[in-house]
Amino acid sequence: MEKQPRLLCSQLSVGGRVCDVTLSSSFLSWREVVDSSKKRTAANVYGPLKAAGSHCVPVCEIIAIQETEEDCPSTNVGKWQKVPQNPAGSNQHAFTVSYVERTLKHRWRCSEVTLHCPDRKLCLQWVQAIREQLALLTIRPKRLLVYINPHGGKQRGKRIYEQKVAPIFSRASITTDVIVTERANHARDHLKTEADLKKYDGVVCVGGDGMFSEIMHGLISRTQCDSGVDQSCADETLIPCGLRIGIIPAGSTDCICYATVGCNDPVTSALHIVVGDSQPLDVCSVHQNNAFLRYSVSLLGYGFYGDVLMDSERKRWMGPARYDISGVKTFLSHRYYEGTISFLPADGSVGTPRDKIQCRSGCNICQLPSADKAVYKVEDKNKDVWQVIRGKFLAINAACMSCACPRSPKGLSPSAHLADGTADLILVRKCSRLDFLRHLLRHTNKNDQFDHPFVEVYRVRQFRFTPRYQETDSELDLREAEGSSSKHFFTQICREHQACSCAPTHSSWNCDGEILPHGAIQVSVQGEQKWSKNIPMGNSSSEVVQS
Ligand SMILES: CCCCCCCCCCCCC/C=C/[C@@H](O)[C@H](COP(=O)(O)O)NC(C)=O
Ligand SMILES: Nc1ncnc2c1ncn2[C@@H]1O[C@H](COP(=O)(O)OP(=O)(O)O)[C@@H](O)[C@H]1O
Ligand SMILES: [Ca+2]
Repeated sequence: MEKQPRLLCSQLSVGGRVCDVTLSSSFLSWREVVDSSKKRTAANVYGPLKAAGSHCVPVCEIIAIQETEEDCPSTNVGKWQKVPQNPAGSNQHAFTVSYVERTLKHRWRCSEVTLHCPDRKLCLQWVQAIREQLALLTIRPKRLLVYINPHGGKQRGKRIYEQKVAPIFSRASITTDVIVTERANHARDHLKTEADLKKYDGVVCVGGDGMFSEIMHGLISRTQCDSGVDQSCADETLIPCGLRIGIIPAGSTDCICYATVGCNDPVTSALHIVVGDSQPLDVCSVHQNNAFLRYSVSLLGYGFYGDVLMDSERKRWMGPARYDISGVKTFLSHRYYEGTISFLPADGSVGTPRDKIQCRSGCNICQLPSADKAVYKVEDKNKDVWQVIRGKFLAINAACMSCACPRSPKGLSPSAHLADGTADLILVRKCSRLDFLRHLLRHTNKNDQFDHPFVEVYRVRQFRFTPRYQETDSELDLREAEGSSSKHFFTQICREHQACSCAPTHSSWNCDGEILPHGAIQVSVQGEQKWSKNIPMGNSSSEVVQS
């Protein structure tokens, strides 16, 4: 900070106290002028950024600056503002700076400071100097297209946007076009075919994971369509999307927001959007026999999470509590599913799901250049060897990111990375209800949920799943050749599964909170050379860097 050349330096009055105020290209700081007759404490001389009497705000976290009208009602609070006396006896000219204040648990708030100047000329000079610095921050969005799902979560999307987010956007001089959706897939279809995307710097999603998924699908389809790329072809390289997506959490789980920002707070997300933060994300493409099905950025879950979602959709009217009711019901039903999973392991350079390294914005592994990753890949002898696992599973989960959410603050896979080109594949084999409960409860405390003999976790680049009932004759022959006759096999299921009426049990996939009824799927994490680097989220955080 000391090394930054000073752009402006004056003695101004803040809250009735005279301060040395300094603007550099990186910081705005103010420090109370200490009377030399008073004893100097270590705190006010060498203190941290916000020692008593000393404040420092990074320019990139200034939301707005405006000249303050003195002796007239404040535009923000609608009350008459008290003008503090400054020693020069002149208190007519002031400006107010709104800036990000970091509070507990990754939350951000918008704070304000009013600085009083001895004359109007100096006041205008300060306003202009700060505005010039803000104008250099070209990553900040100026025009946003906002989609609100009025029925997400507790149905508060519209209110959350109007009361908490719109005032922040307006203070930051961001213009918006707002669309309140009228039906499912309204936002997706609008983005796909109608929206004039050239007009915007980003898209904002007010809703949950399902709504985010809708918007992401709309943007990707539109970009591929405009570029003549066939999305249905599994080997086709996708064209990067030029627009960022910001998320204002107003859904039931809000895992994509929570895992990228560290909390599900609309004001925090709005402020991240304003300052232009972005976070690249891995995106999985899901196909069935070369036909494109969907993309996923958070959870792909078959068995337990697929069944919870399927059951909860019928209870939408309950709001977020539907997941608790369906969770208990699904847990008690204790269904297991038989099938084959094959996967292509990721190379070791991207860590392991149990290495306890938490991915944060600016994470080293996610920033590894693709060229370096390639070197590791060449050295890794197992890189193209598919591994095959057959068995009976209560849950098969693939997490492209941690999937942290208020219900599970560390997430389904606490060490999964946001943008490393891999997903963590978690296999929970058939076990007793008590064991499964122990495993589930570990998602809510500090214990390792993978430290069970019936749980396996792999970091993968691709995987395939085929439920037992969809396996081809040749796959079944292979199974028989391995020693289990199919007759014996079915007898075994009947013995082990009390509710069984000999009909094979089917689940569906939970794909970022949307039901995917297909059982057999092929999944590939799109490498950053494709487009994960280019769908930044407007609300990820630099704060997340601090682990
Ligand atoms: C008996 C004790 C059980 C405690 C279990 C805690 C585990 C919680 C782990 C939750 C991981 C959720 C991953 C996120 C999924 C979202 O995409 C999806 C959809 O979210 P949305 O409703 O659109 O915000 N939500 C669910 C529950 O499937
Ligand atoms: N106006 C609307 N009416 C009904 N459904 C909608 C509307 N807008 C979006 N949806 C759909 O609602 C579903 C859930 O949305 P989401 O915002 O994720 O809420 P939640 O987190 O409660 O599931 C998504 O599948 C989305 O496509
Ligand atoms: Ca990942």
